[in-house]
Amino acid sequence: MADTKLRTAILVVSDTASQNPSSDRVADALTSTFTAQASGVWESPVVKIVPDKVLDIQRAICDWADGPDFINLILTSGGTGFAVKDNTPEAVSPLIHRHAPGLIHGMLAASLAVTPFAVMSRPVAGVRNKSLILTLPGSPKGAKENLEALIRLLPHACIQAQGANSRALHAGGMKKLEAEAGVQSQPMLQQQGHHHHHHGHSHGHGHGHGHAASKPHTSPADRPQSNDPNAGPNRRYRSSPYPMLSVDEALKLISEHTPEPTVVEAPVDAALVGSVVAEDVYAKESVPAYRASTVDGYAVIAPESPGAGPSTLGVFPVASVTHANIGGTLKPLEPGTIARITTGAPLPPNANAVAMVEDTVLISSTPDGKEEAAVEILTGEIKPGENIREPGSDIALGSKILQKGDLITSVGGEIGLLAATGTKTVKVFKKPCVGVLSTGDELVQHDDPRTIQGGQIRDSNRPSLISCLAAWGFPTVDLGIARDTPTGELEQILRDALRGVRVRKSGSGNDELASSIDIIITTGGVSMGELDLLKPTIERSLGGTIHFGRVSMKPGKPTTFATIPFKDQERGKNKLIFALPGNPASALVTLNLFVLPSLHKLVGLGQASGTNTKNTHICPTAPLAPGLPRVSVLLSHSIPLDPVRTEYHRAIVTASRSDGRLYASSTGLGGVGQRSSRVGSLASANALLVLPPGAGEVGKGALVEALLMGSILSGE
Ligand SMILES: Nc1nc2c(c(=O)[nH]1)N[C@H]1C(S)=C(S)[C@@H](COP(=O)(O)OP(=O)(O)OC[C@H]3O[C@@H](n4cnc5c(N)ncnc54)[C@H](O)[C@@H]3O)O[C@H]1N2
Ligand code: MOO
Ligand SMILES: [Mg+2]
Repeated sequence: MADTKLRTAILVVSDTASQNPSSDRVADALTSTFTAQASGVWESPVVKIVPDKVLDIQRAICDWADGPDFINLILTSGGTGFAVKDNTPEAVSPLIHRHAPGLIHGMLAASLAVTPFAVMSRPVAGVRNKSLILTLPGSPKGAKENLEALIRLLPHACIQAQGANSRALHAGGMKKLEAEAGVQSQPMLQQQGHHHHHHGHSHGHGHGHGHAASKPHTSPADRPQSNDPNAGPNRRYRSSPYPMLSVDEALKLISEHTPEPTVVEAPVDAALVGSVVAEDVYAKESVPAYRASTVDGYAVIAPESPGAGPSTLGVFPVASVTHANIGGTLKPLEPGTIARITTGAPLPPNANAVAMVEDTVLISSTPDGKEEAAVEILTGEIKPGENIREPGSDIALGSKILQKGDLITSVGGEIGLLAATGTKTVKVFKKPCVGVLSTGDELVQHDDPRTIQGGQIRDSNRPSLISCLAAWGFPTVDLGIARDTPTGELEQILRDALRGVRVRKSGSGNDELASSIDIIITTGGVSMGELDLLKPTIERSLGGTIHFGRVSMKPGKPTTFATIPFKDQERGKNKLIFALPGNPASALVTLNLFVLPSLHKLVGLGQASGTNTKNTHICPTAPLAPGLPRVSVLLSHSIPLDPVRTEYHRAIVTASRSDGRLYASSTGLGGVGQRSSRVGSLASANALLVLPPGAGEVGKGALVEALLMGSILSGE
């Protein structure tokens, strides 16, 4: 170890100091305690100030304990009392992998010697990964006293916690460090009855490493032992080690880790719907390609201005007939004659306008009675250009018909433009291919003819998710059901899917080629049960990185997002795994909320240049935003709020025919209506109402934000 100094960080938790950093005095008080120690032991502390907010506290600690800038000792100050806003222990406790009650005892004993009010402090102490974390009181005096009570032991504790380098430290700097800190160097691992041989990381040790970590910035080798279903109860999580993120934080991470889209050349057909155009497209042909009539009637030669030539009023011989599909060359129209013409047909040379058949009367027919010989035109007002479309007036040759970032919709306009101009192929962003896997021993193929028994459940997630993805226009691969017996089946299926080998679908007996899966969606197995294998499999077996494992939302709390460093031969891109909760409503809600924005980014939505130049009638447009569209809706009735999590309440939004406004009604209230197991809460739903946490309810008539999942129909 080149540098034997221990790295420290101070997290000041205070609403006041976060607004006015100069008001903080704790950082200086604690820093002076470190500098008063023997030189060479501690690096000068890094200081950060955050408000009394759980997520802010957790984020700062995870950055230090999990990040590349590893910190040996993390001290927090403040938020450990009984006041409502004191929630530092609640923020820190779930992050601790190994608790250290002895340190708490030491701090409290020292404080109690000074003031009986020390019993009102709720400190937390322990190790996350290799960092030691202590929560100190908020007062500079109290914080300093607590730190001083432990400081002589802390180098020793930090070195033990760091584990990885303890042998190097023993050989080199540790004795010096400990001597300087006033601690007798002890072979501490033996002393505690642990292995003396201490590995570079905590893999493979069964001693109290009961917690896995969300380790956004560390390599798999650094990761501590995860939840291990094969091990006994003391190796299972009792509190989730994954920090609870807000939905916005989760979406930001998804966006950051979703690769940029790739470009492919695709034929112009129905499969193009849902693709985003990757380059500006120019018309190779003009529409119409000739001067065409827009009505059924008679091609005429109209005077440039009244009196500048013979009027169109009067009786004219009918020289010829032109139909829309005429081939060959047309005979020029002789002055003083007219030609019968149908809508869309080319005008004969010389003709410059068309008289509508309604403005004419038949005067005479040919002797055989089959054709018109003479027709009287009843209007003299026909002007040149009337009832005709000039060549290229719909689509000019060489004009821009679509531009990079345009979505090819099911409305048909974009496909229409491409088809009309004879465009055979178009460059679009490749649609990501999505593999969908259900997990769970209890699951039975949905159409299995046998009667279900015991704890069996029909797999509804795979059919519902695959249908939803298909309706969005994304190709899917059915990955079947992975049993969650810890035999490696889940790992094998995921590996095969990532590698692109043939995938066995359990239940159906069919094999399917998963050659190009970009995203894997799994459902189930992400919460706290001992058979919830997704997170440990992703982290330990597949070497993936879990970017988040819990989100403060209802339903969908255990939603997990990870990347796997599998290099696609062609593209060298990471694969994404969305491990969604097993509850059927949770799975569909999180598919809409988290997977869709990622698919949208992969398919190129949001790539627009910003100005729509292809059509002069259209104003500048903003790039299309990924994810569900947001609108404001009025509640048709009150809805109770969740006190803690933002609820994504399933609702039916209709457009009122009487006032034109959007109204929302719940798909189910009461204890059961929105339960995450109740997939029926999504039946007929076209929106998710975003209801922030709060006390009581949001009342009838309130305006709330809605995320639209389906189209809006008219109501009363
Ligand atoms: N101690 C705790 N328990 C639970 C917590 C928690 O925080 N602490 N979170 C709860 C929440 S919230 C959810 S959501 C669920 C998530 O569960 P998992 O993702 O682990 O899913 P499973 O345990 O495998 O299954 C849950 C439930 O869903 C049914 N399921 C699973 N897959 C399907 C499918 N393909 N089709 C139909 N139904 C399915 C499964 O049978 C279970 O009933 O965890 C809570 N627990
Ligand atoms: O978050 Mo879970 O999805 O409530 O049931
Ligand atoms: Mg579970």
